[in-house]
Amino acid sequence: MSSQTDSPADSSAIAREALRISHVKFRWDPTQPPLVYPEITLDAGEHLFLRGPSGSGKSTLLSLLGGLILPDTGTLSLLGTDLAGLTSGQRDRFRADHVGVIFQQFNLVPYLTTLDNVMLPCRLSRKRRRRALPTAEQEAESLLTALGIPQSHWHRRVTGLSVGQQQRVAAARALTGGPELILADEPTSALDSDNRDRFIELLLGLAAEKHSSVVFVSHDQSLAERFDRQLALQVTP
Ligand SMILES: Nc1ncnc2c1ncn2[C@@H]1O[C@H](COP(=O)(O)OP(=O)(O)OP(=O)(O)O)[C@@H](O)[C@H]1O
Repeated sequence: MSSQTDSPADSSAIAREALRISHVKFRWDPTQPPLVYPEITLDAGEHLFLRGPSGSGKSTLLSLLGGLILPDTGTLSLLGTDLAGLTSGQRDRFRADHVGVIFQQFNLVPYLTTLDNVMLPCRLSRKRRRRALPTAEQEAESLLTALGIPQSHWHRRVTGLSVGQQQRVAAARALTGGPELILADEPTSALDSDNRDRFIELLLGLAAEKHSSVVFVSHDQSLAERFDRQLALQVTP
């Protein structure tokens, strides 16, 4: 992360459209056919369930939406900002300011405490720090409480937590500072059905409180009805 200057989307803080994808194609390997994506739009605060067979490009789409990679053709805008128009440093800043991520492996920082992991986005982004209420630390504590992480774990290294607890810490980290968009890639794959249902309910409830849009990738079709919309990707022939 480079500087603490505000990202180019500041003027669109009241953007009603969370994301728009149009004619996007992306190729990891020039000898293979490209992944071809349908037109996708998501309104601010909408929750989208994304499914599709293995290899249909779901994780790649989340990398595109996070600005980690750029489309070969087509346009992809978040909060009204075309990511291809930003430098790589600006894209990093944009992601830190506006996007929360929950991955299958959680990507928590192993040598930090639970609380420090949750506060990390607010340390990296002034914008998210400002939106964390009343303070970054107090918001992190309320999120951990809401997600059922016992206070006795807050000041211990996050690696001492169970898999289900680490997953909820990753969700708290994604939600802190109210990012406009939350990207979740198969975050429930390690959970039994009771914990999975509880986790989804908490995640979507807290995202709704913060008016965050959600793109949630899962193979588990039974979860789809909890979302405003669902979209199935196809494997490119
Ligand atoms: N980092 C990468 N380098 C090269 N090819 C990749 C990379 N990531 C994905 N691919 C290829 O892109 C295609 C789409 O992969 P992707 O992981 O996006 O699909 P997916 O729908 O998320 O699959 P799954 O459900 O199995 O996780 C696959 O053919 C995959 O091999």
